[in-house]
Amino acid sequence: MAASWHKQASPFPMVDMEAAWRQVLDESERMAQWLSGASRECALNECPSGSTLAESVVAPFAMPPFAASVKDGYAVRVADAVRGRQLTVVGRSMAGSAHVELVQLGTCVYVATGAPIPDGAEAVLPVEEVLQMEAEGRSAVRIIRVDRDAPLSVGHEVRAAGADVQAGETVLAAGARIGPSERGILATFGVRRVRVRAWPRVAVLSTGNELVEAGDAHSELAPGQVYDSNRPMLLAALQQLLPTGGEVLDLGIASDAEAAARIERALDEGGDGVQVLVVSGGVSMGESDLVKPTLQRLGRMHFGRLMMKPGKPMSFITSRVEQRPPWMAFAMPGNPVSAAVCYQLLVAPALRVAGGMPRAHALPLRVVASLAHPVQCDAERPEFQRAQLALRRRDGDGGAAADASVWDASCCEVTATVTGRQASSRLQSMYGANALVYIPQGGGRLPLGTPVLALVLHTDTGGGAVKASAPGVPDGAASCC
Ligand SMILES: Nc1nc2c(c(=O)[nH]1)N[C@H]1C(S)=C(S)[C@@H](COP(=O)(O)OP(=O)(O)OC[C@H]3O[C@@H](n4cnc5c(N)ncnc54)[C@H](O)[C@@H]3O)O[C@H]1N2
Ligand code: MOO
Repeated sequence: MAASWHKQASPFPMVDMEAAWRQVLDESERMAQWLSGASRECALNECPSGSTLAESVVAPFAMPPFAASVKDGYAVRVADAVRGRQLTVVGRSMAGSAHVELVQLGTCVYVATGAPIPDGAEAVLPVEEVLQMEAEGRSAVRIIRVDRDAPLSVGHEVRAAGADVQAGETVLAAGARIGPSERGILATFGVRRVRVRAWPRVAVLSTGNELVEAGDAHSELAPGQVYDSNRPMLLAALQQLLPTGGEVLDLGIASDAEAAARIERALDEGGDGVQVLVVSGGVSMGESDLVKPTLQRLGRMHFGRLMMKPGKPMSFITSRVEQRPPWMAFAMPGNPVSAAVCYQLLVAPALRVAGGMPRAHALPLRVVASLAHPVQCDAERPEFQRAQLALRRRDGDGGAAADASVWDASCCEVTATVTGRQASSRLQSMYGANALVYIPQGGGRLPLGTPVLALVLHTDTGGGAVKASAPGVPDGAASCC
């Protein structure tokens, strides 16, 4: 047979970010649905930080539960609020008071901030608007004289019962992530137990013959070797993302030859495998890049390349529809920045949704910023450049000068400063970055001041833990500590 020349081309079309988000988040919602059967109830004080509510929480009573004073003052009838009128103080309503005297014309009751408004009273005169006898101690005041000209309206300085929240109102929606404010809201209503969602089991694997465990006292780099930086980075990010008590499995480093077996084993532990696999390296066009074909054989390939930089070979594969339990795999490029950017844009949002959060809250917030310097566009792909957003004062000639003391919105703007050289191998470009700025594809150069979309990097504050190796994966595969 005559030999023929052929050109190697990727069989995977490049999908854009919107399409990728759609596919990833659709699949994540499917996983969330599957996991919803595993939600569990926990006592509020033991409920893991960062977990998501499986059900909405409804206020069992109004807040405040009683009409309360907004100020320290005197509860009065509005007709008595006439300059010079003297009122007899018939009682005191302090925080925690249960019963207080009735307020009638010519009388008043001292009320502390937050204390119940006595029956008969219509409004509160703050202490600054009354006169009291010089000689009387604060708690012995018997008579006050009104020191105010403006008429008092009914409800003045009174927080009506239910003014903040009505009984039966939804105070936290299903999918809310329990952080400090949410915990406070639950405590406000005396909620004792909540139902929280199960998050998927996640595992991280690095692949590549050149990789050496970082931080190991015995690991010296031989020529051609590099330390594995993706796994420590991804494990740390996942620890922050997962609720307290959640575990991320560390599957260690697999050589190119071991990768296929390791992946297969992680996903299929007799139904006890991981539900989300985050694997990096070995996804481009090289002879030993076998991660994609392996995952494609095991499941359904949704996309095999992305129209973006960095992260072009990023691939998303899930279990086939009929497979149970379901899994999702993110096969990320080995270049460390590509892995970091793909994690932020796809893996973290997917996990948030799989963990029960609504998709609108799972994606990075987009804001408009103006470039603090010119930026060269990539001719072939839109690029997510790492950048630092800052509030700057616009100076006279249209440039920007750092100024932390700006409070006038009309004279300042948010600027984006790219974090140095944007090579996908240079992880320093993530250092100090608080956003990814979207630089559209094109041959040209965007001038200083060009408005760009900036995707603000989430600061997750969960408290997951790393567990070395997955069940059934040889111990030697995991990093040890
Ligand atoms: N002929 C083509 N070659 C490449 C293409 C292409 O379209 N055609 N795409 C390039 C792009 S874009 C990317 S991104 C990379 C991705 O390559 P792989 O995912 O196969 O990654 P590796 O080859 O395994 O590694 C790339 C690079 O990153 C280093 N690396 C890998 N893993 C780690 C790790 N865990 N920690 C630190 N560093 C890691 C590795 O040593 C390489 O230097 O492909 C291009 N090639
Ligand atoms: O897309 Mo690759 O991630 O350019 O480096």
